This record gives sequence, structure tokens and C-alpha cells, in this order.
Amino acid sequence: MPDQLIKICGLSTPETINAAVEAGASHIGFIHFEKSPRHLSLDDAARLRRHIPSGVKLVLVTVAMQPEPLERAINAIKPDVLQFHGGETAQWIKLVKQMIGIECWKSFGLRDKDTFVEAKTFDGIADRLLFDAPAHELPGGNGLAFQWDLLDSWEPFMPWALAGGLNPDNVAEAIQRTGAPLVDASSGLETEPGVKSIEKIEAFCKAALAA
Ligand SMILES: O=C(O)c1ccccc1N[C@@H]1O[C@H](COP(=O)(O)O)[C@@H](O)[C@H]1O
Repeated sequence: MPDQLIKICGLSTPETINAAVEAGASHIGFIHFEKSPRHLSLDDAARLRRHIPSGVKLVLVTVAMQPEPLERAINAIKPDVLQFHGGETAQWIKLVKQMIGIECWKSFGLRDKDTFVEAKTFDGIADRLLFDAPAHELPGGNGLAFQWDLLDSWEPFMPWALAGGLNPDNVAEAIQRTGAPLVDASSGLETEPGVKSIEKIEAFCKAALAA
């Protein structure tokens, strides 16, 4: 696996999953959040999951789900990673890890340096921190970038990822400026909300791997 990790998020067809895998994505993201144009039902997600080969990790993105629906989603979809993209607490993620033993990521809308103080409380609990633009119409998946300069004062103490408005045209600069070990893109790879472009997926992965 190349050093640069890439997550292509919000996929909903076998064709786009295959394209992302072929282009070098290390992670595929499914959204299970009804307000999102990328929402997948449990049945659709379980069906699509079969198109992800071993060696490529499936990340299930959820937003502040209650315990029982979350458990149902995990049992149906069998993700490799859970991405918590709402106001989930460190205590809650610790409990999920203890009960299920699954890799957990916590996202943060990066507003200012105080976000790093909050992120520190997830040290030793989450497996990766994901910095995104602050919530807008949706908690994530808004296609908005944040000021990458904010990461100048970030001293990584655990694995992390960069998200928010990444696309084929800006991902190389984003990696060069921030040193992000994992880049994550969703709406910047679409022709309309929820519809991914194979050409954009390929161009994104190519640019990220060459950065
Ligand atoms: O993509 C969504 O619809 C979504 C909905 C709710 C929470 C998170 C969501 N997506 C995540 O948001 C970031 C950034 O996405 P974008 O590239 O700016 O569109 C990414 O981690 C997605 O997984």
C-alpha cells in the first residue's frame, strides 16, 4: 500500500467503488445519515460492501446515532472503520471500542486552535482524528475547505486525516501544505449532489499519489 492514504467517500454504485479501488484508494466511505444526498440504506450498503476487496477498508460515516440503530448498522454493513461525524463524546467512542473493538475515527470542524485542545481529549480513544470544515448545511460533505494554515500549529500526537472541499485540483497542494497522511473527499468528486464522477475519482487519486 502506498504511503499516502486516500478515502473516497459517499460512494453508492459498484462502478464508482471499482474505480476508486483501481485508482488506489485505501478507504471507501459509505454515508448512513438520512439527511445526506449520499445516504445509503442498510440493505444497499450491505449489498455494495461486497464490491470492496480485502485490503481496502470500508469506513461507515454516521452522525450522532443512538446505540441501537448504530449496532444494527454495524451488524448489517460490517465496516472496518466507524467515522463519527457529529457531536459524539470521547466517552461514547471509548464505550463503542470496548464493546465492538472496531477502528474509530472522530471528525472535527476546524474553526481555531481550540479545536486541537478538544481533539486531545480523544487521544488514546479514537484511532484517527479527521479535520474537516465546520458544519454548514450538513455536518460534513458540504464541499467546503477550511483555512489549511490553521494546521500550521497542529502537532500530530496520533494518526489524522484532512477533509473538507478537497478535489482533483487542490489535493496536491493540500498534501504539500499540510502533510496530511490521509486525504478524504466526497462532494468535490461529484457532478451533482450524490452522483460521483469516475473521471474525478481517478484524477483525485492520481494527484494525491503524485503529490
Ligand atoms: O458526505 C456527506 O453527505 C456527509 C454527511 C454527514 C456527515 C459527513 C459527511 N461527509 C463527510 O464530510 C467530509 C468532507 O466532505 P466533502 O469532501 O467536503 O464533501 C468527509 O469526511 C465526508 O466523509
